[in-house]
Amino acid sequence: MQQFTNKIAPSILAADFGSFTAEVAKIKEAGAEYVHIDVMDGHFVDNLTFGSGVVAALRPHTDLVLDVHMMVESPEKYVEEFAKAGADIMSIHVEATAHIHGALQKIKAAGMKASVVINPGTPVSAIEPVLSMVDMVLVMTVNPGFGGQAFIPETMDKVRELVKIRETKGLIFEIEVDGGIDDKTIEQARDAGANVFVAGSFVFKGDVAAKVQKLRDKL
Ligand SMILES: O=C(CO)[C@H](O)[C@H](O)COP(=O)(O)O
Ligand SMILES: [Fe+2]
Repeated sequence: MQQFTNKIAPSILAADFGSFTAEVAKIKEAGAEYVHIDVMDGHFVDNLTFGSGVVAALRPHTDLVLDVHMMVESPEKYVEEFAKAGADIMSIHVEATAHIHGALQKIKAAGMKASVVINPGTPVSAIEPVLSMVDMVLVMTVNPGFGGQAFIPETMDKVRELVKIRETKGLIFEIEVDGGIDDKTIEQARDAGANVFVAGSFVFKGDVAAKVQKLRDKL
């Protein structure tokens, strides 16, 4: 069985929007591997956050992996600009494009790692045709749009299903979970087979280093 390294990905959606560089320095100091950046367009989800400008502003200040979660319609339109801004991973929702295969191809061609995302209501079968071309699958553990929501435990069945498919077909992709991850739910996600853990509210409410350590202790 393949081993995938566990990674913690604090989401700056829950950080101080006025001090992103300082917040990312805290994430680094805390020993996290990824910075999770939630891009929302007010159409795919009912919330607006930020665009590639934030990625470009952060890039010179950190060597952490910039893990961009696109909650936007037709994400293929923005691939080049995020690559240019310095994004390392681009995650796109299968629900947000009519051209998931082409969009993932575009992400890889632009030099980023390609990741496909499924909402809580979307089955694994919707992404099966593209599993052989992705570096990561992001299983949403809340409905996208807002931080601070409760983890949906039923999504763990999909993580287990993905692990099975990965083993059966000999594929190589990481499995990320996003939404409602804390020091309790992370254990469920770990047991199901996820290895990249996004956490916003849990990490940024209180001492960032102590919170990242609390998550790490459970892995
Ligand atoms: O993609 C997201 C929301 O759509 C966020 O990454 C996620 O909600 C993280 O926040 P929290 O840990 O507070 O749930
Ligand atoms: Fe996210």
